Amino acid sequence: MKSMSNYGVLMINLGTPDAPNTPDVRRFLKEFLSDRRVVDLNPLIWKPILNLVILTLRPPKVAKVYQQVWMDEGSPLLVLSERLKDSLKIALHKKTGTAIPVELAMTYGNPSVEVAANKLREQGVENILVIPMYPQFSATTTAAAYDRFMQSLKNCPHWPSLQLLHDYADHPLYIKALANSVKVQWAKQGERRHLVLSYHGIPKRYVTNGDPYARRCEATSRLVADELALEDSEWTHVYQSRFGREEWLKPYADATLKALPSMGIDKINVISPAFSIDCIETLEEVTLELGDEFKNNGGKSFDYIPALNDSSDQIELYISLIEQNTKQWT
Ligand SMILES: C=CC1=C(C)c2cc3[nH]c(cc4nc(cc5[nH]c(cc1n2)c(C)c5CCC(=O)O)C(CCC(=O)O)=C4C)c(C)c3C=C
Ligand SMILES: [Fe+2]
Ligand SMILES: [Fe+2]
Repeated sequence: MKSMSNYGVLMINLGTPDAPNTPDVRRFLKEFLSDRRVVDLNPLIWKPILNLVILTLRPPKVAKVYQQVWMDEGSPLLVLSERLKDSLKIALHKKTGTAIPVELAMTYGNPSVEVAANKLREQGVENILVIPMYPQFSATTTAAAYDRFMQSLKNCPHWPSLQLLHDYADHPLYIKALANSVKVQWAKQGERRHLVLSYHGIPKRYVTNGDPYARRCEATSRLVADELALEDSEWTHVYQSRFGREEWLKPYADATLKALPSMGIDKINVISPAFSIDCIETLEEVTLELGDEFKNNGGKSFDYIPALNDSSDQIELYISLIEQNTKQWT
């Protein structure tokens, strides 16, 4: 059996504060919201708004929200991403008989892409597969992860050969995994319910200018609905997590959830397919905020279906993504 791998895998997720307090949240938001992939406004206009308004008002509020979801070991996004990385490494070793280096990094904050890429090179890796942990491509997330990775190689004299995973919005194992989680939830509840598929939004203008994100989200929803043999009246596609004043992708999750009970839909399940890993946006915004809005407007039952996290379905999916994208090196 071979024991050395000539390639390694770098998984990149968004990023999260180091601790749930105001200064750490401010540091994280400053780095994240200064990226022009995320907010593309003219810096002369955006910088004063960011520094004087947003980074003053938002961090104390958001720190409290992080405190509500924080785990003993740290931020859910980091802890659960690490669990996936660790389980994936073990499963890959078992399957291939080879110890394949796998590292996890965050586009913003820690662990940084630079440190993780250096770790891969220290393990003798000459070929790197970069997996942005976003099922649906968006320049705001996936391309931002690529940017960070390229930046990390700026002073590297010996470039690895690269494969950049684009997305996996319609990968059969991803669709099967999402459908399975819905079926598990239905079995647990003892009933099928109307399914709301809620995606993190982005400004509508980005999509008008060519970002394929909305199209990729729609592809996922349609395939999950087909896999579950849902009628069009049995599911709803929405976008959550609006930020700022301009128009974001519609339909908005909050307005839709408020309206569903008046249309006779008062029992729902919500799944958030754009999040490979549970985080503040799913654990607080979906589960608590959207859940409350639904119930305060006549909704009777609201249950969130967890992200795929480190489930065996997710591990199987990531193994398949790695196998399909490293063939040229094996
Ligand atoms: C300001 C614009 C934002 C865009 C565009 C955006 C796109 C986007 N984000 C994710 C995934 C995540 N976002 C998370 C948190 C988060 N997102 C924004 C803003 C934008 N996101 C903010 C300001 C925050 C921080 C929380 C807050 O202040 O409300 C997270 C979770 C991080 C965590 O620590 O848990 C994820 C993951 C996607 C997939 C996406 C577009 C496709
Ligand atoms: Fe976000
Ligand atoms: Fe949010």
